[in-house]
Amino acid sequence: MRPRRSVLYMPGANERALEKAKTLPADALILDLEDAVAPDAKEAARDRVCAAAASGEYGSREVTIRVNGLDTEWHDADLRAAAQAGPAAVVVPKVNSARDVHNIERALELGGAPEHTKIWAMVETPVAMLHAEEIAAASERLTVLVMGTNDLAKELHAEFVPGRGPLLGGLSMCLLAARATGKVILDGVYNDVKDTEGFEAECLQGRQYGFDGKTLIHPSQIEPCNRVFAPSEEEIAHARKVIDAFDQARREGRGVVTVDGRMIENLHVDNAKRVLGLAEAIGKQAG
Ligand SMILES: CC(C)(COP(=O)(O)OP(=O)(O)OC[C@H]1O[C@@H](n2cnc3c(N)ncnc32)[C@H](O)[C@@H]1OP(=O)(O)O)[C@@H](O)C(=O)NCCC(=O)NCCSC(=O)C[C@H](O)C(=O)O
Ligand SMILES: [Mg+2]
Repeated sequence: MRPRRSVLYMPGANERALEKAKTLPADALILDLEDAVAPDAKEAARDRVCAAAASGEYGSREVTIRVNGLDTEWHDADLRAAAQAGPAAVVVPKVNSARDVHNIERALELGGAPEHTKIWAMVETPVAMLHAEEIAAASERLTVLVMGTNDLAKELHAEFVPGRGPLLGGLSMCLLAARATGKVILDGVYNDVKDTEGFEAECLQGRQYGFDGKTLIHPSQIEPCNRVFAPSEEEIAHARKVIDAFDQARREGRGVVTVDGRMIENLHVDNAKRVLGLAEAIGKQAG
């Protein structure tokens, strides 16, 4: 189990941000060649980002590269360069179908990408919401779905409102697809970097829905995000209690028990083990 609580985007053309990321406590980084890079800076950013991804200077942080979209003039060259750099993953925006995934997979293979370079597919259009399951299931190389909530809101003509009501249908469809196919899923970004209260509320909502983590745009968002998406001390203690109580019940020949007044069956034990597994992985990563 690999923690992916906080996944920070940074503009590929921004040397300072690429340098700063080496010290930030994000679980993963997305070195961006798409929206955060102006057209005339795309090629220089590609070289810089690929060199950074290949440098091995980011410690335990998972380093990924977001290439430009499939229908852009930069996509093919981005994928070829990323395949050679061998990041943890290539993040591909606006993936709309299983065929898109197969094309990305083929291009990575032709480009000589190492096996450890996975595909993270961004789902951020109405058609992607409707095809979420076929996208998620299209390839074993595809390991993560990433919500693109800015593009989704734009395409839906939706407004950003507290609680994200207009987006929840799409978020839920992608969550169903990710869980049905055993993939990781990351929530979209929160644009107002000064609104810490709104940001934490959205992290919590994402966690309650079942997201594994959240994509971020600013270093100040990392710490609260890591906290919200990690099991708390109380959750860890409760998980241990559930496992112990159930073990005891089994020894006594029972398949159900109560802990703090609530029914516990083996499915709750599975969940408790997942919580402890995540806590342990976070502990190991912190060193
Ligand atoms: C949002 C920003 C433009 C704000 O920039 P700025 O005002 O310069 O920030 P600060 O002055 O507060 O920065 C303080 C220091 O932190 C470094 N920094 C800032 N952001 C990052 C970052 N993302 N990664 C690493 N380091 C960062 C600054 O360099 C300062 O460092 P120092 O000088 O040493 O103190 C900016 O934060 C930004 O550009 N963020 C990322 C934007 C981005 O990547 N956008 C594209 C991805 S989001 C997206 O596309 C979503 C999706 O597709 C969708 O559809 O939803
Ligand atoms: Mg987008």
